[in-house]
Amino acid sequence: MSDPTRRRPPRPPAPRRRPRKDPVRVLAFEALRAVDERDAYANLVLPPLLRRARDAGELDARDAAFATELVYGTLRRQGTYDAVIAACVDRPLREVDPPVLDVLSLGAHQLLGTRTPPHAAVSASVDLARFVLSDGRAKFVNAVLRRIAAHDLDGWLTRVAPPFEDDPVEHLSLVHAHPRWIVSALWDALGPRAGREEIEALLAADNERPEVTLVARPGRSTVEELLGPDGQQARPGHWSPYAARFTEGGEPGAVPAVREGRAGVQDEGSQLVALALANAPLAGGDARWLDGCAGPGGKAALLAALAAGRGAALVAAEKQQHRARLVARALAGNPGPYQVVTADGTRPAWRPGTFDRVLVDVPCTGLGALRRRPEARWRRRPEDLDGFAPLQRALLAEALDAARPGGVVGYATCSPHPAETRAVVEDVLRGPRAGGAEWIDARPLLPGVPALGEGPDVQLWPHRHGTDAMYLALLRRTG
Ligand SMILES: C[S@@+](CC[C@H](N)C(=O)[O-])C[C@H]1O[C@@H](n2cnc3c(N)ncnc32)[C@H](O)[C@@H]1O
Repeated sequence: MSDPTRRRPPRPPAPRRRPRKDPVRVLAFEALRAVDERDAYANLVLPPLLRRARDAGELDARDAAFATELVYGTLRRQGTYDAVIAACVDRPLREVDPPVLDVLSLGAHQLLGTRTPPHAAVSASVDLARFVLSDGRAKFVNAVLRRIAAHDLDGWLTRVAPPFEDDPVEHLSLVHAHPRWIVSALWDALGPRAGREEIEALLAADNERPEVTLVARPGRSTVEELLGPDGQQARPGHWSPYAARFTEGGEPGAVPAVREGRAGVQDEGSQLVALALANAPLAGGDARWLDGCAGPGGKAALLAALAAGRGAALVAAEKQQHRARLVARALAGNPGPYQVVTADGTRPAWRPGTFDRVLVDVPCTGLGALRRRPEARWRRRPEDLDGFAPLQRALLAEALDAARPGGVVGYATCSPHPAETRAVVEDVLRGPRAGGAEWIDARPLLPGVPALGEGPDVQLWPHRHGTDAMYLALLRRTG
């Protein structure tokens, strides 16, 4: 029998290597937690986190760009990464703790959606798990990510997505990371002639980060000013005569005209909507314009500047007070008369028949702006359409009421979903409050813009026009 007293004393455990804080990944993790736990919006959560980390000297510009890419890319492709992770864990994903799932998703994105070398992606994620979670969970993260690292994205897609021929919607849903119902809705909206190539082009465009587009508010700035000396700063827009695009990334806040409110950040689709309404032919007076859903004020600021150039005045109405304040800020310094009012467009504060031109850019699902809000596609539900439907109809009916006979009404959404575009207009036109309104062909009012559909309304698309998928119907009140 051995003498226990002669046994060598157990070696003390090796001191655990405490992972150093990796500020980029810790920040990305915090942003994902906020989106997950508090239903926060990535585009609102991220800037203050980046600012704080920059102020603390933890991030330079490249790190900030990588952190942004990690957050946006992980959120955008969440459905695909969930399917891959589910294939690598031995329990349903709902039984994996959400913070662990966030670390796994970030790791999956580095492995499958970035050029990070696999060993670096795994070890950085394991260190992150040890730093923000625990050693035990880090082991689990290590095991799962090693399984994921066995294939690249294409390899995983052939494993988790059915062939297109067997189930086209499920295939596209996994390959292009959109929920099934949104794939179906977008495909319907593209029309019966849209084949696989077109729907794939649209879904792929939704996964690209859009260029930052500026608007030179007429009479206050010019595109030339925004292009900068020798056109170094930006390029002219594709369609709007007031647009300039940052093609290489750029900081709008660094542009003096933007800082001074003479220019703003605005997608070209939104510019085209405001321009089409402003340029619709009109007989008689043209002095009073209304934006009935103005917050945060992008279209109102362009309309107000155009109105000023013609001696017209804009009333910008917004139901929510804090958004009305944003409208007031966007319009400040407008050279012509305008008024910002906090008002419910379904209980108008103006007399019927007051306005020559009326815009209602109604609340909607935002399915046309998925490029900008990476988490939105996973949060939206088909039932949301029913939630917006009565409000959209009421706002359009009131807009028709607000226009004088002969006046023009624009109904706009940043969604191409037929239930919130043409169906709303057709319902209202069939209803008792149509005021004898008739369609105006909007297509000639977007000169030079191709592939706008069969009219009279227009639908813009990210993959065709490089804009958000804005919808516009123009109506003239006749009675
Ligand atoms: C799609 S956004 C408008 C965007 C705006 N046209 C722009 O370009 O900046 C819709 C706006 O309508 C507002 N809204 C919602 N219900 C409303 C109502 N009953 N009356 C007036 N505004 C309303 C929302 O608060 C939101 O600011």
